[in-house]
Amino acid sequence: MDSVSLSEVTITRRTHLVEGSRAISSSVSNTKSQYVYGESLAATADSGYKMNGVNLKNRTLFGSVKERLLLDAYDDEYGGVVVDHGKLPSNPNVFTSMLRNSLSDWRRKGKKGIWLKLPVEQSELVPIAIKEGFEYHHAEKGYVMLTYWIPEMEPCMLPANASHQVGVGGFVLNQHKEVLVVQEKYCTSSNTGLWKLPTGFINESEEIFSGAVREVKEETGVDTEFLEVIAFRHAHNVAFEKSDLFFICMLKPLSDKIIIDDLEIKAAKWMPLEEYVEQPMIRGDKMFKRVIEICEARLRHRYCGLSPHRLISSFDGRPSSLYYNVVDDDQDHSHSTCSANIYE
Ligand SMILES: NC(=O)C1=CN([C@@H]2O[C@H](COP(=O)(O)OP(=O)(O)OC[C@H]3O[C@@H](n4cnc5c(N)ncnc54)[C@H](O)[C@@H]3O)[C@@H](O)[C@H]2O)C=CC1
Repeated sequence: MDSVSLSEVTITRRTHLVEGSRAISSSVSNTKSQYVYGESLAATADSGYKMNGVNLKNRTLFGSVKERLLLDAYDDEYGGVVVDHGKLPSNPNVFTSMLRNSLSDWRRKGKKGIWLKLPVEQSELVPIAIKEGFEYHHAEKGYVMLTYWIPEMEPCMLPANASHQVGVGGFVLNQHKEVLVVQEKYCTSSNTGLWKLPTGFINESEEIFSGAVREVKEETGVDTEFLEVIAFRHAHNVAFEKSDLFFICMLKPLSDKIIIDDLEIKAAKWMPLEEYVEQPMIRGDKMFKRVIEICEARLRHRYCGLSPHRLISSFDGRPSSLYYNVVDDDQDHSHSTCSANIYE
């Protein structure tokens, strides 16, 4: 048997007193039984605590137990295991031993995908896990996520890292039929001098509609109200080999004073729509030209964009935004999003 049973844990707790701030009993009550026991004992051994007056560090008294210690972890709903990154041992040698024991334990139990998140403070554990066969899954500022697919005869079913970035662009037209445009500080030589719509990326956990309003405000200082997603573009291999979803949003201006963000933006202004469209880079570009045609069609009520509607689906219980346009089956156009005169 690779793991230590709960009864062994109980006996251990009764018969051994732990000196120091971390005691086995504090973890044993956890339902994660054997994993928790392994971690707790490893932490004890790792930090040189004494049991019954015997220093555990590098001692063979507990050597045989130590070899059987397992990483603290819990099962996921796909037959896999998520290692508890808050309870990793600090000693790389202990980690190596626990990782190996855990891998054989998971293999024996028929576990599939293993998720191992290693915080930046414990980055010395990364090469150890890689050596044991783990692969990079994704990284953030504070951690790297590694994975291991155990079944040799089954294809790896672990989902890949996020594949897309999400951008937004704001089409902001005022009552004088002037569009809010910017010149970027950093752009390709072919785009130098181009007056373009304000664009940017939405943040994590940010809505498309609020991201568009924020980006316009940040770049130009103009307050806006979100109206509709007019169109979106899907492109691939845009940055870091990721795909790009670019949502073009129609926004209503609530102020007109321009204050540029001079970190990103060289200049911004209200430009007559006809002048904007006449720019060679807009007229000659299939996407920019079509976007403006769609926006103009929207202004003439020949087209309808998508508006966000907040809802919670019982599928996952999460609040979310469903973008759609209102369809009026009773021919009463007064309730249709599409017929709304957005600049009145
Ligand atoms: N900029 C444009 O003319 C167009 C943009 N889009 C879309 O707009 C969305 C946002 O794209 P953009 O506004 O072009 O974003 P971007 O590539 O200009 O990045 C936004 C900002 O991030 C910073 N940044 C980006 N890479 C950097 C680096 N390597 N070093 C330092 N700072 C860096 C810069 O401050 C930059 O202004 C995307 O979805 C894109 O597809 C679509 C068509 C045209």
